[in-house]
Amino acid sequence: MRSVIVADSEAMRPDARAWFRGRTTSASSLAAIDVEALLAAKRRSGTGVSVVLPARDEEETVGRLVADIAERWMHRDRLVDELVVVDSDSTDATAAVARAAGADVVATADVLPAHGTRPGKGEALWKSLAATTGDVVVFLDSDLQGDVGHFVPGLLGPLLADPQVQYVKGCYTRPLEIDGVSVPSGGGRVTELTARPLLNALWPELAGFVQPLGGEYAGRRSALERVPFAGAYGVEVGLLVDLLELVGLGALAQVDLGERRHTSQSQEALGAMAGQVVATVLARAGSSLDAAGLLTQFRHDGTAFVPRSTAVALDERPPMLTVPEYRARAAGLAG
Ligand SMILES: O=c1ccn([C@@H]2O[C@H](COP(=O)(O)OP(=O)(O)O)[C@@H](O)[C@H]2O)c(=O)[nH]1
Ligand SMILES: O=C(O)[C@@H](COP(=O)(O)O)O[C@H]1O[C@H](CO)[C@@H](O)[C@H](O)[C@H]1O
Repeated sequence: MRSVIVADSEAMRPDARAWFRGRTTSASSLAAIDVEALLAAKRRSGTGVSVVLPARDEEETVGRLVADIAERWMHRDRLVDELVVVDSDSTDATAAVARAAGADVVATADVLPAHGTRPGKGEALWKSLAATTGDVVVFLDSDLQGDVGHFVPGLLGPLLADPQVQYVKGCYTRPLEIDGVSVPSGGGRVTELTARPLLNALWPELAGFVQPLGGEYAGRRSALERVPFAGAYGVEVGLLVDLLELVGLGALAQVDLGERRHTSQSQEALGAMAGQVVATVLARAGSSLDAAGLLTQFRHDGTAFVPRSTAVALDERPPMLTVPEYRARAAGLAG
């Protein structure tokens, strides 16, 4: 079927178009950010800010990110109160590198040990709520490359400026580097080939999100603790759909952070990621399909195709506020 390009004036449903125009701001460099105003808003509101980096085998990149955030936003300007790297079953020196660079480091398995531990990014992010105290939590991937010093203030801007805003996603252009060759676009493969078509079909009010799967976002703890966290790579799409339902489109926002480069995975790995995104979406769309299954992919060994299956079962954690140890800790912190 030939695709028909719809003129900009008619693009998106009216609610998505209004949201895109009203809730998209820009912070594509430090020069575009009024840091003093952010610091004043933080002081005025008494907002505590935690930054969380989920990290699995990121020893090459996590140290620079942590050192930059610590120096700029904890020591020079006190925009961040807490910087935590969640070591997600790393097999390299991620934890040591992050600690030496100035982060508090917790192992996923050591947080809420009575609830066990599961593999995946979603688990690391869910447990980060029990390992941090900020009123606002900022999430950044640990494999970011290039100058991302403006990401933290950029994500905080909408939250510190408007109490109605509950959750902010970064958006950016996404160059893609494969085997050392970088092209200016093409990143966000699961977003473009899986998440965006599904979200547009099932939740068209979310069509204005440029990077629905992006790994850089910030939210108020009071919202984040009330939604489940899908396991593994379903976490971003699950949070977006669940927060839409909890707080409504008007409480969501996005900020243009310019360009985002990161360590890219193989197509096969992203196929498994897409399987986890699909399983999460189907579950939230109320599908009775058996989405909780296996994804079988194929390699060719020179003679024949060899099947290889990975679990894409929907494995999620409940809203953190339902966890007794978390509530007791929050009560203790509230004094
Ligand atoms: O089991 C996992 C898988 C990933 N990650 C982290 O989640 C972020 C995004 O993961 P990845 O880079 O693998 O995804 P991509 O950005 O390639 O889509 C990175 O900081 C990873 O270290 C994690 O903490 N636990
Ligand atoms: O946006 C995407 O399509 C994927 C893959 O990006 P690339 O094709 O490797 O640039 O990356 C994101 O998706 C993951 C699942 O939601 C997130 O966990 C990652 O942080 C994010 O980079």
